[in-house]
Amino acid sequence: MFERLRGLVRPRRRRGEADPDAAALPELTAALWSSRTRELHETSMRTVARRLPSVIWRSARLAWRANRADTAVTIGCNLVAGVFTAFGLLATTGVLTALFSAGPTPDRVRDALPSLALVAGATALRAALQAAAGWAQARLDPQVERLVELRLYEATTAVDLAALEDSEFLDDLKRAEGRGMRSAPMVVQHAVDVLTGVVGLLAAAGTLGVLHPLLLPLLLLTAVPEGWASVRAARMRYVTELTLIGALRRKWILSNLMVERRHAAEIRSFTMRGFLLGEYDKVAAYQRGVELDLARRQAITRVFGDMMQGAATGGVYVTLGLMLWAGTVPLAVAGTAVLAIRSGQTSLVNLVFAVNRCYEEGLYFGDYLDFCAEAEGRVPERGVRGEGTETVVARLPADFERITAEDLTFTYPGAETPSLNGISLEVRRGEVVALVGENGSGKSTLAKILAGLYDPDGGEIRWDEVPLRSVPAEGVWERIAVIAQEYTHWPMTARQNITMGRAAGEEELLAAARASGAAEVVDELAHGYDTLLDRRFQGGAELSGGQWQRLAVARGFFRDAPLLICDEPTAALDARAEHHLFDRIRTHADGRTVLLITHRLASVRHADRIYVLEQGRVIEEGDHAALMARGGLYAELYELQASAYRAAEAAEQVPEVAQVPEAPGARADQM
Ligand SMILES: Nc1ncnc2c1ncn2[C@@H]1O[C@H](COP(=O)(O)OP(=O)(O)OP(=O)(O)O)[C@@H](O)[C@H]1O
Repeated sequence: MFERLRGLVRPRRRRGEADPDAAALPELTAALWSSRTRELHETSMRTVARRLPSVIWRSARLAWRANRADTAVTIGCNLVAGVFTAFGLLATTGVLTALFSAGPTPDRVRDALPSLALVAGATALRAALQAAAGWAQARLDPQVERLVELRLYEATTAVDLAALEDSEFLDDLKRAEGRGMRSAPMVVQHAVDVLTGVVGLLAAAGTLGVLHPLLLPLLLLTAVPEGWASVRAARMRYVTELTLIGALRRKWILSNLMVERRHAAEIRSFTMRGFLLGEYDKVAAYQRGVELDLARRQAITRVFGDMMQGAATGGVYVTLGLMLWAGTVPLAVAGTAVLAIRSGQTSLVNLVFAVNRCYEEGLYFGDYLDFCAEAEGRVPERGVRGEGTETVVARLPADFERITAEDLTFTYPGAETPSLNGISLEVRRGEVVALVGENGSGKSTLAKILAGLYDPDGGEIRWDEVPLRSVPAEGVWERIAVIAQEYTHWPMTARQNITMGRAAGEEELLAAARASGAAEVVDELAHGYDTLLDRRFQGGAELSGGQWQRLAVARGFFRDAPLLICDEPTAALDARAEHHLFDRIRTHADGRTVLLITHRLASVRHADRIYVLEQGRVIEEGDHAALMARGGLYAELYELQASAYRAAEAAEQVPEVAQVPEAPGARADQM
C-alpha cells in the first residue's frame, strides 16, 4: 500500500496525461475540490499580480455587504496608521539631529524633547489605530462567515432536485462548501493584510524618499531575499499538498470508518480493528515522511534566504557608511534611514506573504462565488408567459376536481435512458389511485414529478385547468403531503419529526400520530413527544426501522394537504401496523385523495384505479377486477404473491387439509 501511494502521488505528471492509478484505485484520485492546488503551483507571480486587484475588489465588496461600518473602520484606520508611521519616522530625524548636535548632553536632550514627544504621540496613535483596525477586522470575520453560509444554504435548499443529481454540480458544491466557504473570511483578512503591508511600505518608502532618494533602492535590496524565501517556501507547501491528496483522502475514509457508529458493529463482528488501524498507520507514516521532508526543504530555503538577507543588510550598511563618509547624508538621517529600512523590510515581507495568501484564498473564494451564481440560476422559476414578457404565477385550486398527467417524459440528469416514457393518468378528487409495477418501472419517479419535486422534460400536469408548472414550487408543495420511500430520521424531537416545524394544535398532532400508529411509539418514550430522537445527544432515544416509519407516516397525515402521496409506506411496518395503515388509506385517509405506491398487491385491491407501469410506461389500467380479468402483468404479479401464501399454508396444513378441504382462492381473497 505504501508503495502504491508513493506511485500514486506523482505531482509532475504532464497535462492531459492519464493517471495510471485512476482505474485501479478510483477513490484515491485527486478530488475536484483540490484542483486549485495544482493551479496554484503552476501560477506565476506575474499572473498573481495581474489578478490580485479583482480578488481584493471582490473581498472588499463582500466585507462591505457584511458590515459597512467595520469595513470602513478597518480600511480607514489602517490608512491613517500608515500616515502616523511615516510621521513618527520623520520625527525621529528631529530627535537624532538634536542628540547628535554639538553642546552639553542635558541641552541636547532638552532640544530633542519636542521631537521625542512627537515620536511618542505618533507611535501611540498608530498603535491605537492598529488596535481599532484589528478589532473591526475581527468583528468582520463572523459577519462575513454568516453572509456566505446563508447565501450558499439558501441556494442549495432551493435548487431543483435535478441539480442535486448532477455530478458536476455536486462536485462544485463540495468545493464551494468546504474550502470555498472557509476561504471567504480569510480572503478578507488577507486583503486587509495586503492593504496594511502596502501602507507600511509606502510609509517607509515615503520617509526614505524624503530623507534621500538614493535610500529607496536600499529598502528593496534588503527585502527581496526574504520575500523570495517565503514565496518559495509557500510553493513547496502547495506541491506537498498536491503530493498528499491521495493519502489524505485515504486517511479521511479510514478515519470515518473507525469513528462512525454505523460501522462499529461490523468492525467488531468481522474483527477488522487491527486491519483498519494498520492501514491508517501506513498512510499516516507516509504522510509524516512527506511532511518531514517538506520541513527540511523549507528550513534550507529559509536559511538561504536569511543568509542572502544578511549579506544585503551588510551591503546597505556599507552603502550608508559610504554616504556618511562622503557627506551625502548627515548622521541623524542615516540613523532614521536604518529604522525606516527595517520597518519597510517587515512591511514588504508581510506584503509578499499576504499577496500570496490572498491570491490563494481568492481562487477558492472564486469557486464559492461561481457555485452560488450557478445554484441561484438553478432555482426553479415557475410561471407561464403572460401577454407581454411578464410571467404569470398561478395557484392550485383549493378543491380540485381532477389531476391529469399527459404524456409525461423524464430522464434523470446524466442518465442514458428515460425513466418515464410518455405516461398519462388521471386522479379524481377523493379517489385512491395505485401505481404498481416491478422494481425500476418508474413509480417513484412519477410520484416525485406529480409532487412537483422534478419538472418533467415533456408533457403536462394539470390540477383542473391549472398547469402545475405555472404554480410556484412552494405553492405546489403546500398542497401535497408525501410519505416518501426514503425518509429522513430527523435528529429532532418526536413532535418536530411529525410537525416538521409547522405550528399546529395538539389535537392535529395526536390525530396524525394515532392514525399512523406513531402514538404507541411515542407513549413508550421517556419524554413523550418532547423526546429527542438522536442518540448522539444526551437523553436522546433511538427508534427501530418500523417505529421511524410510523413517524414518517404521521408526518404525511399531519400535513393538511388535499393530495396524499404514499410511496411504499409500509415496507418496515409489522403486520398489524401495516393492516391498520392500509385500512386508513382505504377509507381515503380522512377524505383526502391518495396516490399509493406499493408492492403489496393485496393492499391495492380496493383502489379506485390501478396503473401498472413497466419501463416508464403505463401498460395496464383499471380496477382490481378488470385487471385480474385481463390476465396481464398485474394478474401475474398478484397471483405470484397470493400463491406464495397458499403454498406455504398448504405445506403446513397437509394433514388438516386432508381432513377439512379448503375452498380454492379463499386465502387469496382474505389478503
Ligand atoms: N436519482 C436517479 N438518478 C438516475 N436514475 C434514477 C434515479 N432514481 C431512479 N432512477 C432510475 O429511474 C428508473 C425508475 O426508478 P424508480 O425509482 O422510479 O422506480 P420504481 O418503480 O419506484 O422502483 P422500486 O419499485 O424499486 O422502488 C430506474 O431505472 C432507476 O434506475
